Amino acid sequence: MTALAVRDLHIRDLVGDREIVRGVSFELTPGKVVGIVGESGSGKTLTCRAALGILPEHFVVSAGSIEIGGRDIAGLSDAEWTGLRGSTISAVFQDPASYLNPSMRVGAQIAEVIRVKKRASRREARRRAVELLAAVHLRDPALVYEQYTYELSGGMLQRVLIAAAIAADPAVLIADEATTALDVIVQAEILDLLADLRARAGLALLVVSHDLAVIAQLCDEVLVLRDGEVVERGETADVLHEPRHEYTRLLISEHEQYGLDKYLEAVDV
Ligand SMILES: Nc1ncnc2c1ncn2[C@@H]1O[C@H](COP(=O)(O)OP(=O)(O)OP(=O)(O)O)[C@@H](O)[C@H]1O
Repeated sequence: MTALAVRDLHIRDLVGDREIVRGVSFELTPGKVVGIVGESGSGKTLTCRAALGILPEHFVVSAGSIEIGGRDIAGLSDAEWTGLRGSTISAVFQDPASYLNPSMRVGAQIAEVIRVKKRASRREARRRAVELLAAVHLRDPALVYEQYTYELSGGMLQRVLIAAAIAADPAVLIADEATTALDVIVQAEILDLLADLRARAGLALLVVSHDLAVIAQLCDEVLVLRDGEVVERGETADVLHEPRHEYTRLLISEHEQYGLDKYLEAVDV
């Protein structure tokens, strides 16, 4: 069963009167991780937002199709989207603090997702939220449950956000630059956590990053996007070891100075 199928996706900016994404296709099955890499402005985030039904105003899917769990999303009502988002497809972005309410305990925010999406009682939602905080490897989850965003580090907040994103057991999780703002060690821990969720829960992941090292560590398959077009795609190890397109080679050479070599060794095994 395909969890997310994006076929020949085109996204148009109606105000700028230009096509920003042109012909992006990929498929996610349970437990599969697809990465999209490309420089700033290449259309990575718009592709994610189209799959979540949250394109910014005046951007539209102008051609192609998106299916979530076999269902075409064209023409879904707002109520149908509310039913899908969080429960079937979910996302984490950069800057977790901006997605959490600063005046509410973080645990209560996760419990709220469980109460609404899983129709759980308050007591059950709280129990499950603490379990999720433990599942995202936060030490002392019962304490974290009671804390506010200002009391937590960026890495902890990203874990809280991941817990909220997986609270209703989605089939697909989109991680759009989810580790970009974190320092290297915390970034590696979050990538491990995502790999763990994929292995344990069969979560399908779409990982968007401008960082080839992140892609190398996590993805089975990678799409290289430039100016809204896929210039190269394939198994991650193949693309990174034997890039065919000049643009991919350029991205790799830019990354080599940041220590991509160790990740290339990692994907080799
Ligand atoms: N809300 C918006 N309003 C106007 N233009 C936008 C908006 N969102 C995206 N764009 C434009 O669409 C293009 C693609 O943007 P997108 O955010 O998908 O790129 P990206 O590859 O995710 O880049 P980044 O790595 O910087 O996030 C860019 O040229 C951008 O200027």
